[in-house]
Amino acid sequence: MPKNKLKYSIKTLKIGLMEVHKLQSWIVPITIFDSVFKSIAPFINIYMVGKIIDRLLKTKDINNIIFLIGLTIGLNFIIHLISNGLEHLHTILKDIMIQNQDMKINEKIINMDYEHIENPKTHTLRTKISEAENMNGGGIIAFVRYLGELVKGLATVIISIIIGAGLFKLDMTGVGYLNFINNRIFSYGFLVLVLLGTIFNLHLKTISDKKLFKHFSEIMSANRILAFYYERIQDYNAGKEIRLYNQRKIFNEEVGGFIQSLKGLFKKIESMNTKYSGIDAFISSLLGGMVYIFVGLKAISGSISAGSIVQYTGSINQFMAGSTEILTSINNIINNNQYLQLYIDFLNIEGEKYKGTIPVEKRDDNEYEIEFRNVSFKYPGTDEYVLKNVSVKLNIGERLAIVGMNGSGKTTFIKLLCRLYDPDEGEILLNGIDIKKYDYEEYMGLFSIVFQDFKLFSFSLGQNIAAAVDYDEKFVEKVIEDVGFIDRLETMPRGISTPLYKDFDKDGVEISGGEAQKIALARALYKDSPIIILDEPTAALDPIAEFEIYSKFNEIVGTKTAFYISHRLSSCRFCDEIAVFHEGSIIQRGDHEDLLKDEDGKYYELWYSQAQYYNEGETA
Ligand SMILES: Nc1ncnc2c1ncn2[C@@H]1O[C@H](COP(=O)(O)OP(=O)(O)OP(=O)(O)O)[C@@H](O)[C@H]1O
Repeated sequence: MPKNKLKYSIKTLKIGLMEVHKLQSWIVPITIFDSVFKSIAPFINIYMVGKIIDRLLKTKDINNIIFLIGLTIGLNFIIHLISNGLEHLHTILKDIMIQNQDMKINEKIINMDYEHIENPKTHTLRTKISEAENMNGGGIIAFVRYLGELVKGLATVIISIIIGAGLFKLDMTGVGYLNFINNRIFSYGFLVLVLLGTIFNLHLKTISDKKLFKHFSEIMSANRILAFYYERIQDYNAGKEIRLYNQRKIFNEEVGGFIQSLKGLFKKIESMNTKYSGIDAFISSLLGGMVYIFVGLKAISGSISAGSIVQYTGSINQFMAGSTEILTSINNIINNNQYLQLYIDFLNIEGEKYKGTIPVEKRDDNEYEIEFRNVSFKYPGTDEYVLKNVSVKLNIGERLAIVGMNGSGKTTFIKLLCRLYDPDEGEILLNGIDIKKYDYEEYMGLFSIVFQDFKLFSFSLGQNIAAAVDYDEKFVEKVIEDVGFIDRLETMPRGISTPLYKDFDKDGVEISGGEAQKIALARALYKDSPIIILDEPTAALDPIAEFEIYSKFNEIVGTKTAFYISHRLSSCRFCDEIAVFHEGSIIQRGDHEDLLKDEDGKYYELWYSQAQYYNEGETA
């Protein structure tokens, strides 16, 4: 939090209010109405019961008394009816607001530059927003709730002052020996005492709220870690590792440790609550008692009626309750600001990527030439260059194989080519023009990519391949055939309409890793873009499936320009050129035969270290 807390709080509140208004423009006015009506309800009884008692004592006019009772019931009924209606409306608006907020967050994620998606800071921010909402009741929804409580507290205090003010009128007409009760100094002294008592209690509440908030923040951190462990334990994908590596013990110890620390925190909160609520109860009872004595003496002195005892004691009690509510809600609003800030920070994540305007030339001949010119890159928030001065040119229709050891920068090279990241130095050119200058969507449309960590979704097979709800069934079937998935398709209950996975449909099919890879490959072929990029596209395929894909590779790739990353060097032989990456640089280039001639080269080393398992060294 910045130094100037007040300025910061007011600024956050303003942004919070504007954001609430954008999400649901009616929620604030309805919250205010709802809170005001809720605060009126208790005063009807306080006021009317006093009047009924007075009437009962003064007159025997039964009709008049019945009228007052009827009026009280009627007013209660109307207020409750309006209040219930407002509350119902408020709940509906709140639900709409929650949905709108979810939509807004999802839209933000979908439109965010990819580098933010991969950035751990973005994940932490998103997780914290969810945790604030789910575990700590904080965030934008809580902001509306606290706002309502503040309005209710304010309305309660104002009404109680209006109804209770008469108690401090100096009426000297009463019994002589009790005249001191109407003495100006005594009367105002009593008022000051009540106010001081209330302020003291509020002060205590602020201290306890602050301490509570600190403990809740600690609980929240511990809960985050616990939630992570629980998620892992319940994740069936992790089940194998937990059993095979006997990780039960480490989980139990870690989880046990956190549960123990949580128990300690809950104990602290409990004893703190007991202490502060004890003091609060003592002071409140003392003040309450004094109020009853003061009001009672006023009644005995004759300066107020017996019925007014209910009116005045009730309004003073409401005044104290209202003030507490004001202070609690202000504390909550201030504490909630940090959660509100998370949401604001998330929405403020900028799309920094420059998105050009030049249209990408549509070419039937697929004549797209790609060049990396002295490109260097490091991931945001890191100091190490992952790519160093990379220069490579890929002519139209050529196939470039990219090989190299783990972590040498191969996938990063592809991410830059697809503008998931922009280079820190150098430039990438498409047909001689910096790729940043092209219209982003059009440029992305040039690529069909299968990443190593591709994802399929719980849609139908056809929708997964077409990445669309409606698709060309014939073409889907063709690409399924191309990738060798046709036999498996025939076993699927609803053909290409069969859902993948069982998340939403019991007819959904589970697929193996290799089958998933074939589907991902089919998706890239369906997109039919002029440039195809395959990052380890056959890693999960059995040798026969892999052989089938390679034997068809020329047919599949056709005239497209292709980038091909693989650790299986034998599968790179069909490429026109092979680029060997090492520690972020291209250290060798050439075709397979040329590269093998350099016996001191990395390619030679990689090739022979792999080949010996196949042919005991008789390779090439
Ligand atoms: N999002 C990221 N943030 C920070 N560093 C990253 C990120 N992604 C990759 N790296 C680092 O960049 C380096 C190159 O990674 P890259 O994925 O490009 O290697 P690779 O050659 O494709 O490896 P592999 O053969 O294992 O797939 C690695 O050291 C990796 O740890």
